[in-house]
Amino acid sequence: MVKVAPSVLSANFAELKKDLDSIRECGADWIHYDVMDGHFVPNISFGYSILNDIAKVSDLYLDVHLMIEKPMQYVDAFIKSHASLITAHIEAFHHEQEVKTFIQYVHDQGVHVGLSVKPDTPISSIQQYLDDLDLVLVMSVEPGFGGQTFQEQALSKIQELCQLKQNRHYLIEVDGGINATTGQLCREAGVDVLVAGSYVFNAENRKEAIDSLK
Ligand SMILES: O=C(CO)[C@H](O)[C@H](O)COP(=O)(O)O
Ligand SMILES: [Co+2]
Repeated sequence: MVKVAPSVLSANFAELKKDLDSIRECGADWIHYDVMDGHFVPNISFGYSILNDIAKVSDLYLDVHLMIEKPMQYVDAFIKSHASLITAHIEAFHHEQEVKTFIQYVHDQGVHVGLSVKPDTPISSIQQYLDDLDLVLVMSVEPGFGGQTFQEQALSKIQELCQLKQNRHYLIEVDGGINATTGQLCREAGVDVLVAGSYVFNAENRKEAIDSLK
């Protein structure tokens, strides 16, 4: 069965604990934590200190999605703040060695590591790293905002990642515009983890929304 990772980008931060408890009771598997720096994407969200607070009150797996220009500069802070998985964008790195250092560093701290691709970035850009990844995050919207429309080219990337998987262990995650309809398309394509922000947090019945994704 797929895992569902509600994105707290769409939570009510004035009532964050209540929202975290609610999604856990409604069947969420992971918490997806979107970090935006106003440079890599044209939006600012939150940093590592709120992650640290979340880790104190939730035992769910903390899936950190870094949409920032300098992942290596902040990776330690997110590790210390109890990230379970740290995913950075391949577009944020300038050299192959930077990517390798990032992957090795995160693994050496005992934390899972992922790479993400924007809608227009091909899977070939990360192919050489697949052996070492715990997760590949396929963006199905331009990163930066919740509530956008799913872009269908994500489906062929999910299928491509399934074909490339062979003996590799990475999970395939998709993020952006996920609802019951697009979630089903992604499941049929072979996805392992569905991120859903607005669909889950804005639902009248969050349990029904999460169930409809599984
Ligand atoms: O990374 C993201 C945006 O950059 C979010 O995880 C994503 O947009 C989730 O929101 P929604 O499900 O509302 O599209
Ligand atoms: Co995200």
